[in-house]
Order: sequence, then structure tokens, then C-alpha cells
Amino acid sequence: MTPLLHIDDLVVDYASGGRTVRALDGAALTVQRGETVGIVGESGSGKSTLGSAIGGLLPGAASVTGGAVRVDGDDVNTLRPKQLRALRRGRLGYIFQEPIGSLDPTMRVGRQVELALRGRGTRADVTAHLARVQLADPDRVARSYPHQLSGGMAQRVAIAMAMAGEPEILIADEPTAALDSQIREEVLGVIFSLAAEAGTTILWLSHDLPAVAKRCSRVVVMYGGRVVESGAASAVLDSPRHPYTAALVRAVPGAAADGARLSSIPGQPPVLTGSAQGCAFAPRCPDALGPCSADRPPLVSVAERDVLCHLAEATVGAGR
Ligand SMILES: Nc1ncnc2c1ncn2[C@@H]1O[C@H](COP(=O)(O)OP(=O)(O)OP(=O)(O)O)[C@@H](O)[C@H]1O
Repeated sequence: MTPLLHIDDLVVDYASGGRTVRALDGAALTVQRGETVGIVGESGSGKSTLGSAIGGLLPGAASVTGGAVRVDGDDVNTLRPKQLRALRRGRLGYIFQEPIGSLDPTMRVGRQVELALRGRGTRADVTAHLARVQLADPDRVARSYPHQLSGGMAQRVAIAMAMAGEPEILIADEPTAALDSQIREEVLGVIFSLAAEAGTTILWLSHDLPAVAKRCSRVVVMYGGRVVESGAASAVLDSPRHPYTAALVRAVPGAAADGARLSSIPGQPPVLTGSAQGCAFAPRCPDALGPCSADRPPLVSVAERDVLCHLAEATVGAGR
């Protein structure tokens, strides 16, 4: 069966101040319908670039220099502008960190939701969509302009608009990073329950490993523009096989509750200017051996997940 999303060896470069930054360096990911996927990794690992590439939403400074993104078999990079618009409108929904960016400041909220319903919505439909994201007094919210809403309310409106299009894939790029912790939980609850109701596949780009472990069926770990580990969230986070995943898990503050020492990951993530010669994590990896810096690691399927690591099958990798 054709997967809903298939990203194959994707390479994306940004032209930046006279040099090239390679944001994706052969990223690969396959997602089936109905999955809830958390994509995690430090800043700069390529999460947002991957999310934008799915909808052909990369900024002008970016170019896709290799690989492919297929949504239900359609190669996004070869679609004509009209087809791309249809893909975004009909099959994809996006939620970003700053909801205000998704809303038109000059238009009342109700009218914006009506447009997201592609003009087919009655006033009652607009109110119903605002009520579904648990906005109190949805009629009043519908009459408001975006600047009259709090951050949490604006994000709920953005969710209502994204879900109004009945997307097959909802791409949520750190949707709660700008919210305080209690509202964050409520907003995540709204996103995940609406998506579950509608059978929408979720790709959630996040820095929050414990929250991903709680809500996602699968976790995808990115480093240096590649997917370095991917599998069932419980398996990957309970017994990581990639040294980078293991370091991320150790760096989570909550680990201290289990008696583990708090740690941060020593060293800096790479800023690539071209294809990494070996494993991009090798300079920071406590287990690195000779081939790690010299050769690009193979994809290994082991212990119910896929790992991009020379050491994935070695006993040194087990039980990190
Ligand atoms: N518009 C841009 N121009 C130049 N370089 C960019 C641009 N956007 C991203 N990059 C670079 O591409 C790489 C990947 O960035 P990206 O934003 O995709 O990572 P990320 O994992 O989403 O980070 P964060 O968690 O901070 O959002 C980084 O080195 C980043 O500096």
C-alpha cells in the first residue's frame, strides 16, 4: 500500500550570507495513515525544514538539491503551483509556534474560520468549529480580531482553522512553545483529541521528549539533517539505540526523578555546509570508533526500530 508520506533521501540547502547551509542531508521517513509521530532533536537538526518541505513551503533561500517528498504517492517537488495549493488546502494542515502568524490581523476570526471551511460554512458551523477547540464563548471569539485574543486562544483558533480543512496530515511545528505550561497541556489535548476523532495523521515537531512519549505512537529523532532513530515511542525512549537519542533522553530534566544525574549533551550540533562525510554525531559521540567519522552510517533495523549508526548492532550500543 502506498504510504501516506514517504520522504526519501531528502537534501535541502539554504543560501545564507554567501555560503550554503545544508539543513537536510539525506533525511528519510515513511509515515502510515493514522500514526501520531513526534519528531525530536536539538535546534538546527532540521525539523522545521522537513515539516515545511512536506507542503512545498520552504522559503526562497532554500533549495531541494536531492531526494523526494511524496504525499500519497504524489511527488511534492514536481507539482504545479495549482496542484501544490490543492495539496495544502485539501490534504495538509499546519500549526506553527506563533499562531498570530497564521491569522490575518485585519479580519475577524469568524470570517477566517469561514474561509478555512472553504466558504461552505454557515455561522453555526463557524461557532461549532471554535467550540470544538474548547474556546469559551465562541460567538464572541468569532466577532474578535486576532489581536484581541490571548496566545492560547489564538492557537486554538489556528488549530480550528487547520482542522476545518479536514487534513490527512497535521504538521504541528512546536505549537505550544510560546505558551505557558498549563495552557500547553490543554492545547496539546485539543490537537490530539481532534486528530484522533478525525483519523488525522499527526507529525509533531517538538523539543519535549516526555510529552512526545506520552502522546505519540512513534518517535523520530533527527540530528544533522538526518533521521537517526525511528520506532515505537516506548521502545526508542526506554532503550535508545542511537548514542544521540541516548544523550537526549539523559538530558531530559525529568530523568532526575528516577535518580539519574542531570546532564546536557557536550559539544555543539553541527552546521553543515555540504554532505557530512561520516556520522554527523561522531565528534560528540562517547562511543565513536574510526569508521564513524569516515563513513556515512548504514540504516540498520534492530530491536523494533531503524537506526542510522555504525554501532547499532554492537553490544556496546545495547542498554545505553
Ligand atoms: N531561512 C534560513 N536561512 C538560512 N539557514 C536556515 C534557514 N532556516 C533554517 N536554516 C538552517 O538550517 C538548519 C536546520 O534548521 P531548522 O530550522 O530546520 O532546524 P530545527 O530542528 O527546526 O530547529 P528549531 O528546533 O530551532 O526550530 C540550521 O542550521 C538552520 O540554521
